[in-house]
Amino acid sequence: LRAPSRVMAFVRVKPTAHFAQDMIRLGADNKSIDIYIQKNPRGGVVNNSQTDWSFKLDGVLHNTSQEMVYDTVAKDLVCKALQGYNGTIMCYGQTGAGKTYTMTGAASEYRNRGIIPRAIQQVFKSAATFLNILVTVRISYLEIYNEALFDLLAPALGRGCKDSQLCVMDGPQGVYVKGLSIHPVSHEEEALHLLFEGETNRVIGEHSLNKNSSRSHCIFTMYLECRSRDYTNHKCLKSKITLIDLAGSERLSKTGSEGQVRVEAAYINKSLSFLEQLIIALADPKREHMPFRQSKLTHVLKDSLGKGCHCPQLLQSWTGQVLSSAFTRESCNGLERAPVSVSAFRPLLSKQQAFEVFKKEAGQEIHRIFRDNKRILIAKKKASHSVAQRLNSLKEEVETTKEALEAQKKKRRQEGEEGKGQVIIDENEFSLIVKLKELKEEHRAGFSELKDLKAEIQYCQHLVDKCRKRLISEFEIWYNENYRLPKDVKKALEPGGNIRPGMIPINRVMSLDEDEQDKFEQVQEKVLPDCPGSVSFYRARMRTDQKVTPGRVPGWIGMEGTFRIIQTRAETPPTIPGCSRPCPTWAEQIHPERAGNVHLEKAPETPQSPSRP
Ligand SMILES: Nc1ncnc2c1ncn2[C@@H]1O[C@H](COP(=O)(O)OP(=O)(O)OP(=O)(O)O)[C@@H](O)[C@H]1O
Repeated sequence: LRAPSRVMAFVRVKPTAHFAQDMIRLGADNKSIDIYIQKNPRGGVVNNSQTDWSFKLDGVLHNTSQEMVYDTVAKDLVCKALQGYNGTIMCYGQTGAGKTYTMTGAASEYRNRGIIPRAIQQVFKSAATFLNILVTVRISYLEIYNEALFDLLAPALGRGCKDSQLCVMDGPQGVYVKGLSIHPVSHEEEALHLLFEGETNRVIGEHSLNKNSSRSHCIFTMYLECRSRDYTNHKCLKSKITLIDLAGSERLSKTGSEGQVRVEAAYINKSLSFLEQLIIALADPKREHMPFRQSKLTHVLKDSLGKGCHCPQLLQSWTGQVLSSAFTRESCNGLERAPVSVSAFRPLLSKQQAFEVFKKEAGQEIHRIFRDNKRILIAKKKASHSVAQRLNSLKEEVETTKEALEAQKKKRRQEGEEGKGQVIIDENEFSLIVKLKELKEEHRAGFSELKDLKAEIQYCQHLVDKCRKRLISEFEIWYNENYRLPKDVKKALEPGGNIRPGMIPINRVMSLDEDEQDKFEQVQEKVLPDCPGSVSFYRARMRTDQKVTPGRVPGWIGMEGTFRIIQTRAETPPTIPGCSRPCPTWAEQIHPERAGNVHLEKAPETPQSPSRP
């Protein structure tokens, strides 16, 4: 498969109260930007500083919603990824320009979710509509901080430790990060939970331009595999979506930034400059050597930017004053896509076909009970229907008999039989009275029969519903065990494994506190009528928040922010064997003023091996 190889570049303008309209002009077609900067009067007599720039783009996103940004920049790319094309989106811009807002979005609001949660949603929504294609999704989340790699999804104790540092390797299949965990995910909520969990592990710091400034480059990757469910087609299309939130570029003043901030800024600027050089080199058809190895970022992105690859979309974000032209359309042309690998895969059944097999094999007994109950239910419903019909005609007959009897009585009264002290009724009237009595009795009996039948129907319906649910849930488990579960879970399900067959794997069971459950249900009630799609988002948020809720860990208290668990005065931070630093989650603090009664420990200086706060 080959895709159009052009890189697209968009600029998103962060909304500000005072847009610098005297310096920045947006083209009427929304595809160009002109910048005018007045010459510095102190520049001297010969002042060659450039004052005007013009940029051609694929789009300028000014006053644009998150949804519109996604539709413009990412929707088609994700669609293509599901057809086997790799896709990369990276967001570049000055500190505080809105890169994280664009890529991840507002933490607590579904409406303002960014490109990554929307891409996750699109992948799972589309996968659910594919009848004959099974899509498997795996996720990794990598952070590059001060030229060191960290796995944002690794267990807390392993993250940030010198021994667990990852490294970029060139393998036969391309570049990969040795030691980076890749997580299989089977539904949207699980993927969102990983994203949110990874977010809480990112390095952030306070910056004059952004209170929660990301001090690292973060690369969220979704690895997709699309397989035909058809027996005869054993192909597997592999692709990946790489979503990159680059650390914010900034101007380093000689006096302003200090210590750690200055070191971080130097690393960030250097790596962004190498990225710029690489992209310019890639666009030059005469260049033979591509400088991938100049930085960890460019090395890791070799497959996502380099020859044989994809169509990165660059989302440049700026605050209205600074604009870099590193990634213009022209400079990025000429990139190519990698051929998508096609590998053998065992035969698969469509879900419908699998259900037929299940009914004949593992689900035979429950299916038989379901069928029997359904047969009884249908028979009871038929009986009830005919009793109801009989009752209706009885009722009609009662009415006509009553009318006939009334007419007979009237006739008798008119003939003057009354008044003689004795009521004499003729044979006709007598037979009508007897008939009416019999009809009423029959009606009463029929009515009670109908009542009994209705109760039986209700009971049978309940049994049928229960059987149906059981049949479906057992089928889902059987199907997942046989067709979807990753190898390690399948192993755990085998006899002697730590999950009993028939049980729902524990990681799928959500256990919420009652309060949290209530809170969640309230949120659901509020948002569900408008957007049922938000359920996974809020559930995943709840799961992430629940994990880091203050007070959950005895002896430790939590705080808002990147590092939630911090050390109390009374205790010493745990250390990891072979690691000179305390576990990074026992945060060397970034927001000391928010820490309350906690003891904040400063990180030991380790200049040789970079480490993250
Ligand atoms: N389009 C927007 N609409 C509303 N708020 C925005 C928008 N873009 C950014 N913000 C807000 O501006 C602040 C800074 O944004 P963000 O953290 O995304 O910047 P950043 O470019 O990732 O910065 P850094 O490089 O320092 O991490 C946040 O409070 C964010 O909510």
